[in-house]
Amino acid sequence: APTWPSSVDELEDIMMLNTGYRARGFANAVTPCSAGAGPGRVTAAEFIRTAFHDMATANVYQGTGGLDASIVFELNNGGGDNIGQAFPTSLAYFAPFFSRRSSMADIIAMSMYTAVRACGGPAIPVKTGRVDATEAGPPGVPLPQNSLFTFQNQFARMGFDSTQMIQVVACGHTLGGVHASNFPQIVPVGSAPNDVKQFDDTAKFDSKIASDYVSGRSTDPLVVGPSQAARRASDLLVFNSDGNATITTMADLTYYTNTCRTLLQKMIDVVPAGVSLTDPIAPYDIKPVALQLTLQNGGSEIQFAGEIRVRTTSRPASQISSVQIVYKDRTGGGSNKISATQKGTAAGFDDNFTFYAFSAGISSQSSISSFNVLVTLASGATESYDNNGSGYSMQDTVMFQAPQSCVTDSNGQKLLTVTAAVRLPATSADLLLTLKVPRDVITPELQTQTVAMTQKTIVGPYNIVTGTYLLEASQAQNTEFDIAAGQAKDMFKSTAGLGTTCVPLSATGSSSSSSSSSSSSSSFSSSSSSSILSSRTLTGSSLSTFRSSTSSTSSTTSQQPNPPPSPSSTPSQPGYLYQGCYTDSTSARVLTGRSQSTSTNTYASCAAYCSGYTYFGVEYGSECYCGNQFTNPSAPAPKGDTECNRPCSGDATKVCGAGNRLTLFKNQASGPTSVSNIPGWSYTGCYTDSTSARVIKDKYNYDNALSIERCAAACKGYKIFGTEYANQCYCGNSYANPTSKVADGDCGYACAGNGAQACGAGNRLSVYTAA
Ligand code: HEM
Repeated sequence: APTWPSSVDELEDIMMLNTGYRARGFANAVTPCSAGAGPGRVTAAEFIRTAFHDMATANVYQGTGGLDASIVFELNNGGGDNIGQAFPTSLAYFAPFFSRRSSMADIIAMSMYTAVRACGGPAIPVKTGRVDATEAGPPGVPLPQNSLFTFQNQFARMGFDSTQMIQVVACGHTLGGVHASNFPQIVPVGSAPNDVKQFDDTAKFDSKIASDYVSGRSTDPLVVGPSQAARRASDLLVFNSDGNATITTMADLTYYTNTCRTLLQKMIDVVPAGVSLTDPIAPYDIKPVALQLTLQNGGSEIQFAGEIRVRTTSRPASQISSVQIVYKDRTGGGSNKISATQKGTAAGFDDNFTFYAFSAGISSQSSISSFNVLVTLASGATESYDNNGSGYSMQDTVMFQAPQSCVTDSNGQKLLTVTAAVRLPATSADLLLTLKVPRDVITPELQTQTVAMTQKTIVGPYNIVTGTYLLEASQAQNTEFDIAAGQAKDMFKSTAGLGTTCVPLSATGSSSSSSSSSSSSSSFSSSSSSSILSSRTLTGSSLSTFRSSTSSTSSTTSQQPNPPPSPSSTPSQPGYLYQGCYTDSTSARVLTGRSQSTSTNTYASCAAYCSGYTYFGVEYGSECYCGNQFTNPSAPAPKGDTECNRPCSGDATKVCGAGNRLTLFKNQASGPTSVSNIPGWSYTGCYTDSTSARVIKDKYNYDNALSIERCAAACKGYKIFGTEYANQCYCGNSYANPTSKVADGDCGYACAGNGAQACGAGNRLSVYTAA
């Protein structure tokens, strides 16, 4: 079993946890194997074809291309290589699983395992480590009208010899079929049910495609039918290329299954030179899940909580009588025990798992450095798991404080506040954000931002530090972050579970202790820690005094001659949406419509001066800029609102940017309108959605020219439709999952094909109902 933690941890979960507790549900779309996104469609086939097309432009001589997710950039190349709904549908399904620990290319590779396995085929080993391309690759997918010579050259370029070419085509064409809408010369419109001709008559990963061919009973539209006269009978050309020798051997199910396991793995392992792949993912026998240390009870105690996932494939949970954590203190001594209780079970294609949860208070002085897991069986036998000898290591140098962290509304955006405890003598930490930034292809771009976390107070043996960052609404639920203090890191936190209020860290030891199982009372003086704490609690107003102070003791703060305006009140101006604190540059101004500098600068005076413009921004106290768009690049300031800290020259209680920092506003009237009047439909509102539980899901379209009209047309005959994330169109007859109505302003994305209309946002649907 692998040693924890490892780079494959996220992908291992996606691969292993199909159903049950903590299920990731990646296999849902291909369960059962015949499941499809519409009549005649087979999602498992679409996954496999997507993986093939992504790989098919590889050039192994030059070490370029391969499975690298370049296909996300190749969907609109004018009907060349990637014709059909299979590609955008599959990629949109994969996109929510994409993260910094799970590249889109690795997800596409994994989809091969998932699709084949869901259809009863072999378990294809999945290596990881693929790197996503940042642009389109060259064309070069085999097209049915190509000559045999071209096919052989194309497959040689991908690293497959002529025999392997025959085999891998037979492996691919066991599922799905040819769609009249994509290839009318092969399947004439109206000639097959749902306008799709299946390759064979079994919706299974089996050798029927080969055995039918060998016995002369093939119904494969790339072998028989109109494709022959249209010179597009490519399977015939390929299968017959060695006098049917290879395809004959493929008719045997066992041989077929083994050959396809090898060749489909070979296919997903074609990667550009320089990319090195890991060993295939193997399930952990014991995997720690969602471990968290949290300082509590006035600093005397650390809550240690999490779960242990036990593989129960060959040894069922019914045979396990207890699961215990045996941990060492921070000096490496001791063997304290914490009992875990069964929380839930999950299953994948090949393995079963049972989760055991625990939570205990431990002394913050003696703390923890590592643990082992002790499994006691009903028979009385015990199994000790020590993570291949190294123990499951824990660091208490920097700890994310979830209760003291939150996401709050900030005029259409979301203010993220992250609090951490750093063990003395450390006084600072960095908040390392991984932001999903939407772009005009299906997957967002991952961008990193570092925010310095400033010291606020001392609690027990820890300094409490806080950092803030202004997120786009679409990022409020899907932003990952780490907290780093020197070498120590508390990693892979997410904004997903954060509350909307930051709960102050309790000053005394009396509050909500969960289950304090151990911990003799700490020798640390609780009176001194609570007196420091009481003078600087985690409230918004005291937060502000730390925002711009370079040194962080309270005396330094109070000595500042001009306390900066309190950012606890977010800048606001009637009729405008506050955008945030944005970068500017004296050599390349962002807003170039008109500008002035006055000693009476306020939000109101600048708004009036910029009347008629989309944006106004105040900078350096006295400056006012107007513009209809960003003339030069600008982005939210790396450290968020804290960087805009100069008092306005006309109102010292408000902030007006800083040097090269704009306090930026957008005219509310200039955004996309929430309501579009479409004949036959009425606007119902802005509704929440979730990538893991889609609210409207009978039909889905990815449309880079989406407008409300286009989605209405695509959803003709359905009762409701919703647009999301600028370019997604969902049709349905009812809500498939729970949803709630939210403010129209939440659906603030302009439609990809009509900037004046609103098309949802991240996890937000602009919903219309048939009149
Ligand atoms: C000579 C090489 C190949 C040619 C010319 C070819 C051509 C085609 C064509 C024309 C279709 C119909 C697509 C549609 O109507 O949507 C198709 C479907 C498909 N191909 Fe291939 N293909 C080749 C090799 C492969 C390989 C190597 C694989 C995977 C290992 C593969 C997997 C699939 C799958 C799964 C489908 C069904 C898709 C669906 O039902 O939506 N193909 N292929």
